[in-house]
Amino acid sequence: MDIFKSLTTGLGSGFDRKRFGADMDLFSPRGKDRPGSSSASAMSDGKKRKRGVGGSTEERLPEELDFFGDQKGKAGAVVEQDEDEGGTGDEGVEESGDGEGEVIITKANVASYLRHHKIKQTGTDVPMPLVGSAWQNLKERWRVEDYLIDNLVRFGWRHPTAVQRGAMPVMLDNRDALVGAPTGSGKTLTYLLPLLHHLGAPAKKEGYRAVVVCPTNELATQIHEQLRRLGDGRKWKINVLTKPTQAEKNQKQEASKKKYDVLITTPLRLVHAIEEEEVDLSAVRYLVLDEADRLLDEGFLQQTDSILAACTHPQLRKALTSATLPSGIEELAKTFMVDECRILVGKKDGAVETVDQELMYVASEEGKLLGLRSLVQRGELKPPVLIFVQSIQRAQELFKELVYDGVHVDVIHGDRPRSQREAVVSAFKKGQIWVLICTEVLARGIDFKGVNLVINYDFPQSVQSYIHRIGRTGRAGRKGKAVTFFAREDATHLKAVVNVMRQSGCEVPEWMVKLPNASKKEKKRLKKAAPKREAVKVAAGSVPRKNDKAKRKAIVEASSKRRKTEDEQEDSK
Ligand SMILES: Nc1ncnc2c1ncn2[C@@H]1O[C@H](COP(=O)(O)OP(=O)(O)OP(=O)(O)O)[C@@H](O)[C@H]1O
Repeated sequence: MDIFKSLTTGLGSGFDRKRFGADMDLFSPRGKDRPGSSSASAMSDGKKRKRGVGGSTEERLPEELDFFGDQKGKAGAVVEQDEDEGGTGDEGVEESGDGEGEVIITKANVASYLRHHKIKQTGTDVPMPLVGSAWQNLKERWRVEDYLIDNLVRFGWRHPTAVQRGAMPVMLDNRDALVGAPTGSGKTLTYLLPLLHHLGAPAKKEGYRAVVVCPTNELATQIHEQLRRLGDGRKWKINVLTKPTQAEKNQKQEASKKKYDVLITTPLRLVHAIEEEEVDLSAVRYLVLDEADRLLDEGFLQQTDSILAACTHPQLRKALTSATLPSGIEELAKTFMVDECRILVGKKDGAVETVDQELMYVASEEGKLLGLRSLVQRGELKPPVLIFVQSIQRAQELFKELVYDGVHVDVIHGDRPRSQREAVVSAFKKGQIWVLICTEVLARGIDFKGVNLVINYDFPQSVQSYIHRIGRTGRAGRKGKAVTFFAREDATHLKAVVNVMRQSGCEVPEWMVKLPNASKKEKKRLKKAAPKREAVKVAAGSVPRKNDKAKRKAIVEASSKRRKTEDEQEDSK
């Protein structure tokens, strides 16, 4: 892993305090507020920050983060039966706490149960949450078929997570649902199970009955994979409609005539299909908007509107999910949802608490590669690593820098053909790629369970982007680490990340806490256009450059060739 070697040699670690001293002042409302030593390394030294979950001595997850019940306290210890429940006992449900006695959850005491799982419910007559350590409630209350419950267990989804406890009943009761829960907390299964339950059996007629819309092809493929597992044993007809390859374009006519149960797709592709009369959504009874805030944001709003208009069934039910649901988006959602229940798990628009977050001052573009080196020196650059940058061009530039050093690195962005993107995702999942450079295309929804580290090489353009990007690690109750580089040009927006860090229990230096929040106008500007940055570059002397132009070119060409071959092999399958 040459890059790691080269990054640890040369200029030495950390930052030149003298050199960056003036830059530090940019971030301090008053220079004197900075810590006495006023060094960038004071901020970047992970050991100096107390983290609830990041330390190596912390073996147990806090209960509220124990999404998958592995360290679960017995239910009896959590929910106490309200003895004085004033005649509401007949509406109760039972929680059998792993054979440790039964606990009745009633309308009177459900509040403490919800509190324990950090679930907040809003709406009229919100259904009672799932109770019990396993999935027995699904059968008892909704007669969910055995094969679905067996598949849950078979594929390792043994206990419901908090969001599944709170939100599955809403959808199983056929209500519109607005669901906010942290990244990696199991929102996908939350809507997929009720969806298959309601569909009952594979279709006999043409036309889709359920549609899942999400922002990227990668996410659509991933949702499909989870649905395929959950529905194993039945011949569900699921179509994933993403940007077509040439071969698929030729098959288009045939495909549109098939019987399908579920369509999983991206907004642009679906609108194109609607316009081309390739699909008919009039029979759709269940519409899911996964990453709903993204789909209702400016970039996709028009398409999402067209999709909603095309789903004309009078009994259409909708489910909207995301880890971030800004108030404006919620307001918008309420305009087309009917008598919806809102289920929120954890803190609204908060980062998942299993991620140890760190801000690292890098001053300038050059400092970013030094930043990588300092992570190596601290032993924190452990693959698999995801590195986020703000544009395709910068992804390509950084790729060229790292591939040159022989790292198992690859790059994924919107300009690469679908088959290549799929091959990269699959190689990363298999551990064949150690460092994956990506744009926003991988920021949302993608479930790489084992990612150790997320690096925001370029500062994210919104707080939502920050939350989703760092949520690619620390998933499903695991621990993870996220490091965000910030340079001079990011000063105005630093506070937004600081706020998220504080909310999720990370300590940040006092001077950062005193920073002003960016104005609405500034936030809007950043969201619309990423700041101009110098080209990605290596600090002078950090890696050998002399006479290496030819070598670099050869390596880049070899890598492109390898990718092309993989692509061809993939296509010929
Ligand atoms: N009940 C469960 N038990 C164990 N694992 C689960 C359970 N539910 C979901 N998972 C796993 O947790 C991981 C994260 O789930 P999922 O991708 O649905 O998260 P998410 O909440 O949608 O995250 P994001 O906001 O990033 O999209 C997946 O690998 C999934 O298989």
